[in-house]
Amino acid sequence: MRCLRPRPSGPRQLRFGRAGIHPAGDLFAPEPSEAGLPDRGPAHRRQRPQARPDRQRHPARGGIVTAPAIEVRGLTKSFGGRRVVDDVTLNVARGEIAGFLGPNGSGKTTTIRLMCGLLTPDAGAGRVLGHDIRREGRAIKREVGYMTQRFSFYEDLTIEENLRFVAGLYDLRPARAVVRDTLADLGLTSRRDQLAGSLSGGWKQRLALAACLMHKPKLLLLDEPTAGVDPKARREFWDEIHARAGDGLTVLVSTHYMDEAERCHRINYIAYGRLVARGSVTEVVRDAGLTTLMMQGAAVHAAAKRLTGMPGVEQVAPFGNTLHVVGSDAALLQRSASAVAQETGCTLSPAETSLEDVFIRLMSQSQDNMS
Ligand SMILES: Nc1ncnc2c1ncn2[C@@H]1O[C@H](COP(=O)(O)OP(=O)(O)OP(=O)(O)O)[C@@H](O)[C@H]1O
Repeated sequence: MRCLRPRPSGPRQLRFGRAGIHPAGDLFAPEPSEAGLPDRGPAHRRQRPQARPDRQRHPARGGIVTAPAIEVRGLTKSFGGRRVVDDVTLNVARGEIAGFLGPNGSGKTTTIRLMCGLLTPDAGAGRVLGHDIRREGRAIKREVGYMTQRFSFYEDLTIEENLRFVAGLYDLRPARAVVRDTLADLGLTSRRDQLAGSLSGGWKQRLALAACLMHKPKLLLLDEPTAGVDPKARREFWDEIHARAGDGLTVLVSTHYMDEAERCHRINYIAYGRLVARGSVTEVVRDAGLTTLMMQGAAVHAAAKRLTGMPGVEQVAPFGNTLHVVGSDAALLQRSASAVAQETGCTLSPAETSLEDVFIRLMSQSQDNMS
């Protein structure tokens, strides 16, 4: 993780990292409605409904139910004429841990930024925590904790000083007590005087998590939070996320790690701007309709060479001393793999299709769509 220093120019103009505006630093910017649209007067303002935006009447039972944390449809965004988010529809239920996966540059960060009001979509609409993503970005930012991909804190301030700074951005009072409680909550108290720049990846990540939990958000948007973090710290991080989801927090987390995808309640896979798969891991694997065979023996290396490009063979991947051979036409795959197994003296057996096999398939299909 790398720290890019914000310009010390006050909360309104704070810019952090590659991504641009620090989520908290943009809290006080006017809503598009406040900035541009005509004010229809105090009478109109008085008529605004007072109902909780995250509650709505159940159409059948007439009772109050909680709306999804995220419900966006048709989100589209282009940069320089290139469509990087293309008609994305996403629903995330309250208390759900939703995984957001996809190759580099496929539009995950852009989608996250559209949903928390940091970017305006070219097309599409939706609500996050009951707030309109186009008109109520400020309300969304107040209720969302957004952990950006890169470490976005002052390296020459201590953990406590960084948290005091963030407490100030959110106007959390009494700041001293809020920071003290957050330090204790995230197990940071003993390190509170340590400079952020001297922390290991795991502790930096913990500081970042503390900063985005301090204002008690209802939704966490985590953009590759565990990149460069060791397995133990990753495990602890996920335990923490699950504990908080158990208390009702909703989490949308982008990741490239398959084991992390498997720790999500549901996953959403985006490729080149388009959402191409969603559901539980079991559903996504089942819906892909792939067959996987495992080849074992002294000659797997030769077998791999031979299998590449054969009819029905879509993927050949070595796993230690074995070979995973994957395809969508089970009969054709079996025929090719059996022939090579016989030729090379390897054994062939059925294997579970992994999420990685599925993602590689989805990625190659999407590339085909783009060309
Ligand atoms: N502000 C911007 N101006 C121009 N292009 C941008 C901007 N933000 C993102 N892009 C481009 O949009 C595409 C999608 O980027 P995005 O960061 O959303 O992808 P991602 O899926 O999060 O990638 P990664 O997994 O590498 O973080 C990339 O090609 C990126 O270069």
